[in-house]
Amino acid sequence: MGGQTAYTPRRSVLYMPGSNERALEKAKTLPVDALILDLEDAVAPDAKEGARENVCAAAVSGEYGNREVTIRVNGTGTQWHDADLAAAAQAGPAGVVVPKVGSADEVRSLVSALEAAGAPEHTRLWAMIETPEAILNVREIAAASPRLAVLVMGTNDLVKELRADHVPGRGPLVTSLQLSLLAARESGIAILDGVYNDVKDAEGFEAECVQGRDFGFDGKTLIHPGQVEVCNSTFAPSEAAVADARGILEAWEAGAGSGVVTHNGRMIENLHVEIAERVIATHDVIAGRR
Ligand SMILES: CC(C)(COP(=O)(O)OP(=O)(O)OC[C@H]1O[C@@H](n2cnc3c(N)ncnc32)[C@H](O)[C@@H]1OP(=O)(O)O)[C@@H](O)C(=O)NCCC(=O)NCCSC(=O)C[C@H](O)C(=O)O
Ligand SMILES: [Mg+2]
Repeated sequence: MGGQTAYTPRRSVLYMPGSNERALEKAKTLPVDALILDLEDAVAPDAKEGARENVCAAAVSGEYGNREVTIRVNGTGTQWHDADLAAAAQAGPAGVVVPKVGSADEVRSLVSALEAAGAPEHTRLWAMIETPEAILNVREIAAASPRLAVLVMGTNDLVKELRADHVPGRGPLVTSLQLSLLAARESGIAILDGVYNDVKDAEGFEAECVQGRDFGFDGKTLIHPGQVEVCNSTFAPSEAAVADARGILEAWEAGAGSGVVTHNGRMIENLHVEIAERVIATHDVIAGRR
C-alpha cells in the first residue's frame, strides 16, 4: 500500500448547502476542483427533502465541467440517511461523502449499501473523520475498502467533541490531523483538511492553507467562494518548486549511474527524484485544467 497513484486535483473542495439553489448555480463558474453538495449540517430539517432533489439533479446534470461533484448525505442512523444514500447512489456522483464515520465496519456496510442501491463504479466513498472514535480507528477506516477514496477532516465537529477551541496553529487538533494523514498515506488514499470558518479573515485562512499543505494534505475543504483562489495556489506546486524539480531531474540525468548527486548545493538521491517527478506530474495535471 501507499504507492503513487495518478494525481486527481482536489486542492479546493467547496461545500454548499443543497438547499441553496443560487449557490448550486454559482458553483458552475467557480474554479474549484471539487464540490460537496451538502444535505447534512448546512440544511435545515424541513429543507432536507427538497435539497436531496436539488443535489441529485445537479449531480446528473453534467453542468459542472471538470469539477468533481460529490454529495454529502446525512449520517448513519439519522432519519434521512437511507433515503439520502439510495438517492445519491442512483444519481452517481464522483463521491458520496458520509459524515461522522466511526469504524471500518461502518465503511464496509456503507459500501454494501451503495452497491445494493446501484451506485455506478465511479461513485466512490468519501469518509468524514470528525469524532474521537474515528480518530482512534482511523487506520482501520482508511484500509477498510478499495471503494473508499478520500478521508475528509471535519474539524468543527472534532473541536466540539474534544471540547477544544479553534486557535491559530491548531495545536489541539495536530495529533488528530497527523494520525489521519498517516492512515491515508499508508492506505494510498487522498485526504482533505477541514474548513476555516471565518470567511472574512483572509490572513488566518491563508496561514491555515499553508499549514495543511505543509502537513501533507491533498487540499482543503472550503465554505465560501472567496477562499478558492488562495487555496488553489497554495496546494499547487509554486513556480519555484517546479523549476527546482526540473533542476533535480536534470542533475540526476547528468550524473546517470551515480547514486547521489548535488543540485544547488543539496544532496539528491533517488527519493528526491521521486518527489521531483511527483511535483512535475502534479503541475502538469493542474496546468492542463486551465
Ligand atoms: C458562510 C455562508 C453562510 C456565507 O454566506 P453569505 O453571507 O451569503 O455569503 P456572501 O454574501 O459573501 O456570498 C457571495 C456570493 O457567493 C455565493 N456563495 C456563498 N457561499 C457559497 C458556497 N458555499 N458555494 C457557492 N456559492 C456560494 C452566494 O450565493 C453569493 O452569490 P451571489 O449572490 O451570486 O453573489 C455561505 O458561504 C455558506 O453557506 N457556506 C457553506 C456552508 C456549508 O456548506 N456548511 C457545511 C459544511 S462545513 C462543516 O461543517 C464541515 C464539517 O462537517 C465539520 O464538522 O467541520
Ligand atoms: Mg461535521
